[in-house]
Amino acid sequence: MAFTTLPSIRNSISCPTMLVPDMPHNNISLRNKGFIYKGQHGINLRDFTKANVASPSLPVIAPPTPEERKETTADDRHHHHHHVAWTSIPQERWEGELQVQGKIPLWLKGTYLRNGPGMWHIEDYNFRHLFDGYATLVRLGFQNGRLVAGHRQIESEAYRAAKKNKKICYREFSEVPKAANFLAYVGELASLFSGASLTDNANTGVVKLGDGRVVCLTETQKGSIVINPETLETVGKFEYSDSLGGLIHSAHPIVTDNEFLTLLPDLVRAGYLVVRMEPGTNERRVIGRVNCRGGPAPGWVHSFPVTEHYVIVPEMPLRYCAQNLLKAEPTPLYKFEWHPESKAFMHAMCKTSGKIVASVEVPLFVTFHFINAYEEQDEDGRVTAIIADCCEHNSDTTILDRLRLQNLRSFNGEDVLPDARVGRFRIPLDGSPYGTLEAALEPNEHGRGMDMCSINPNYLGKKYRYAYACGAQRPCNFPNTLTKLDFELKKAKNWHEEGAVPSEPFFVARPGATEEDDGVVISIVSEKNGEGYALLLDGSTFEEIARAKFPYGLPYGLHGCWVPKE
Ligand SMILES: CC(=O)/C=C/C=C(C)/C=C/C1=C(C)CCCC1(C)C
Ligand SMILES: CC(/C=C/C=O)=C\C=C\C=O
Ligand SMILES: [Fe+2]
Repeated sequence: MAFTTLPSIRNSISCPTMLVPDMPHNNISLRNKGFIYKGQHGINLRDFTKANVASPSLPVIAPPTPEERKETTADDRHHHHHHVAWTSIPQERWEGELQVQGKIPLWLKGTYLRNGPGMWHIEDYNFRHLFDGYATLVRLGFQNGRLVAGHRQIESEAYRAAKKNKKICYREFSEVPKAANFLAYVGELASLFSGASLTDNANTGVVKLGDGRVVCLTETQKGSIVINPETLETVGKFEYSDSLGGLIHSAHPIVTDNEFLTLLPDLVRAGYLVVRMEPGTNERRVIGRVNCRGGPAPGWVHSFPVTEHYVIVPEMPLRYCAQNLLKAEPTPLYKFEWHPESKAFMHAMCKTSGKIVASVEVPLFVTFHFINAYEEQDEDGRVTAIIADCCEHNSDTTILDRLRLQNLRSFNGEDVLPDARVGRFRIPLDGSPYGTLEAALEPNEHGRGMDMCSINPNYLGKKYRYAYACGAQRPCNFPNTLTKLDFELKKAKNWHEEGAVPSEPFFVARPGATEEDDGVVISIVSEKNGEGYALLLDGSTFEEIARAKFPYGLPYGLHGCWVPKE
């Protein structure tokens, strides 16, 4: 075994309330070097960037016992057959060294972090939807060809309140606290409108800001939480110091060493604010505003793309719905509504002036994730159009319902994953009113499944050739392959293991590389037999170069980031 256990810590783990004491409610806002976050830990940026890296040979937390693994949820006690990908994490945290099969490149030095909803129950109550789960962070620390791994729950207010009260206390993606719980907890009805009832469960992504802070995110602005990438400890809330207001934002900001760009949907006057935050600050400044051209509310902007000079604002006919937000029971499309009559649009805004340079009607579309975008040039170097690629669900909203846990957990061999493709928009910049949307490659290349994408970050906003994503080996009910997309050859190369559910393939470029695909692809695989492993593929050949088994199977996770070791 590559890991051992420390019995004293193992004992405290079986009682999560002992491991994680309740935070006081009157958190003090800390201001350090212009950074603002709340928390009782008192860790400042300087402390946590210097935090000790766990010794590669010293695991600190024991893996779950077979009993804990079995008794994860109330539902598990009745059916023991859930795929581990859709089974709650059995304990609050773990850390240890993994034994590596194959060879981890010596240049790979740093930490891969993956966030996702890993706990889908409170006491005997099981959540409804994949996106409802409380956030679980996973860490893979690479150094000298060795791998120290771990996971830890994010200590959001929503998670702590649920544990303390043994009930859901905030509004999650599809779960709503029972009125009595909620009113007892938050106190007043007005909180429904002020956003106080919304979750801060930061379960979607994790980003490293240009100043080194690592922030976990979800769709609610209050669900922006600073964590320590070494210990996975929750440092505190990331407080936006501006007065832009609003309750929600894109779950996928564009983050580089120089900036943080995001979209703030305006549900009152249907539109979006395009905002920018400088590293070292907590203040977002408005670049410009896009008014919606269709529909009663802005389209859902889970993500959006940028080119070198433009921010692209998608206006999808799957729109937020304020009434659904307040409903106690989930509607077929949760907090959204499908408005085909409202049409679909793509807007392009100049990053520096905030001017809208194109606003075109496009075919109807459904997407969670944009892959990348770039400016198309003619022979004279003039920019003629913007190309924007996304994982497009054939304009069909069924995928949202397919991600209900009951559907994910009840795979019976039937091929029920709706078709998806790489949707490529062309947004002309010559003033013409229409843009186009077509498949960038034949969808059968990747089994007509397509989501959870990444690119070489050095190609962000630039003409690019490769993307990595999850495709499908059918029959399946969820994307189950890792696929390398080559947009030049219009080919895909697929990795698949029977019954395995791999998470988003995340590309890390080799320092000094000159080829776009020179690097590794990291994924974490949940296996059919309840086990799981970290997987490394070569970014160029897409062949396996290393894998390392976890002492327990991990639940599925969503998005990751890379924190290089200087
Ligand atoms: C995990 C993922 O991809 C998406 C998660 C989406 C969430 C958590 C959405 C949450 C929302 C609320 C809690 C209330 C406001 C509406 C909405 C943004 C859908
Ligand atoms: C898991 C997922 C979206 C996650 C959002 O962050 C989409 C899966 C789509 C399947 O095809
Ligand atoms: Fe996402």
